[in-house]
Amino acid sequence: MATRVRPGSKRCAVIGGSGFLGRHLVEKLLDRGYSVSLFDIRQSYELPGVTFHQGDLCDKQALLSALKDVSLVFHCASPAPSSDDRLLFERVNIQGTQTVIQACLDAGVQKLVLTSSASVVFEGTDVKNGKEDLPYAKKPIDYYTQTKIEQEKLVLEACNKPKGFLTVAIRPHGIFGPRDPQLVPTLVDAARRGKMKFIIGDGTNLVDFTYVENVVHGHILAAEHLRADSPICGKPYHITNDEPIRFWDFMSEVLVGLGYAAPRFHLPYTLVYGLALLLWLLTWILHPFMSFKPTFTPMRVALAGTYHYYSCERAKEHLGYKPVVSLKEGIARTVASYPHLRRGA
Ligand SMILES: NC(=O)c1ccc[n+]([C@@H]2O[C@H](COP(=O)([O-])OP(=O)(O)OC[C@H]3O[C@@H](n4cnc5c(N)ncnc54)[C@H](O)[C@@H]3O)[C@@H](O)[C@H]2O)c1
Ligand SMILES: CC(C)=CCC[C@@H](C)[C@H]1CC[C@H]2C3=C(CC[C@]12C)[C@@]1(C)CC[C@H](O)[C@@H](C(=O)O)[C@@H]1CC3
Repeated sequence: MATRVRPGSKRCAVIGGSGFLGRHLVEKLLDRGYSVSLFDIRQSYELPGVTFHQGDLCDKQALLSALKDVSLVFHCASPAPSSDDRLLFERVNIQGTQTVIQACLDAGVQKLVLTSSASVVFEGTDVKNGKEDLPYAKKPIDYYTQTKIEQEKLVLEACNKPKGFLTVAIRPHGIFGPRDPQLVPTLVDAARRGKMKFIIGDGTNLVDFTYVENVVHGHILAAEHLRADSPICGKPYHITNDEPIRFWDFMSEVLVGLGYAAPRFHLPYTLVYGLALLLWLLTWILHPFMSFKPTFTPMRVALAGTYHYYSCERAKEHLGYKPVVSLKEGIARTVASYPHLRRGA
């Protein structure tokens, strides 16, 4: 039988707290007076006020020791989106999330905040100012997105006011910032290999890129507004910088900031998408004989050549959300944080 933790207790758990977003979240929670139980399959740092628990979130017993005396849980663990391992995504994002929910119920946790993704509604075609009432993608662009959809449904459906278990999902989009292992490093790697000379499409497509501190701010606001009488229970919330930018302008600002040339030559979107699809098919056919990871996957081409920006009006209205760091400032801080990725470094 679960012992309920005192509501308002400032002890929380961050599942996936060793990752990019997780660590920024942990640091802000500590600043705000929380003590943190960090659960992850790997340890990437140590901090006073953080108790580290190493384990796989599919293991309920391991989770239970991390959730002891915890009233609030943030779940921001996931396999890397660039992986194409369907079984891993299903095991961690679907079965693992069911285990997280069951462990929360067993441990008497009262609030669960999931890091979902705005991509749960993205099918590879334009989304302009998308609101939370858009239907989930019927044809998700990859296994990552497919399992993020199932994960979000599980968490939101688990919201149960009579049982005193409240849930909410945050849907960020294109998170960037210091220590991001994905966006800036992939971009620089492509530039160093001479692959960032081209703009896919006419280059006017607007996209959301969200500075990591704004995403953290959205998570903490959601946790602190999650009460039985609040409209946010069981709902998803887009969290963005609220400053959509042309995809290629964002890429150019980061590249030029790090000393690389901005992409200049235009290529037709359908041609590049077709080539990426062909390459993907070839790597799939040849994968038993050779391993090769193309930079331009169909998913990346779709993200680079379409509109995908989202409204965060609902978060403003229900959570009092407002970005705390502008896009310009976020890009400047990010560029300054990667001296080792500068041209010639
Ligand atoms: N980075 C983005 O642009 C972005 C955008 C929208 C949503 N998200 C979501 O934000 C969350 C955090 O993403 P991130 O960019 O910080 O990724 P990340 O890879 O840096 O962090 C994920 C963490 O989860 C941990 N993890 C993975 N499998 C685990 C398991 N079985 N058990 C325990 N821990 C496990 C990893 O070790 C890692 O520390 C993810 O849920 C992701 O889907 C990310
Ligand atoms: C054209 C090219 C090679 C650009 C390099 C940058 C990309 C690696 C980068 C641009 C947009 C990014 C993005 C994601 C991964 C990295 C990019 C493709 C996500 C798919 C990561 C997972 C998140 O949940 C998605 C989200 O909804 O925010 C990201 C969408 C943007």
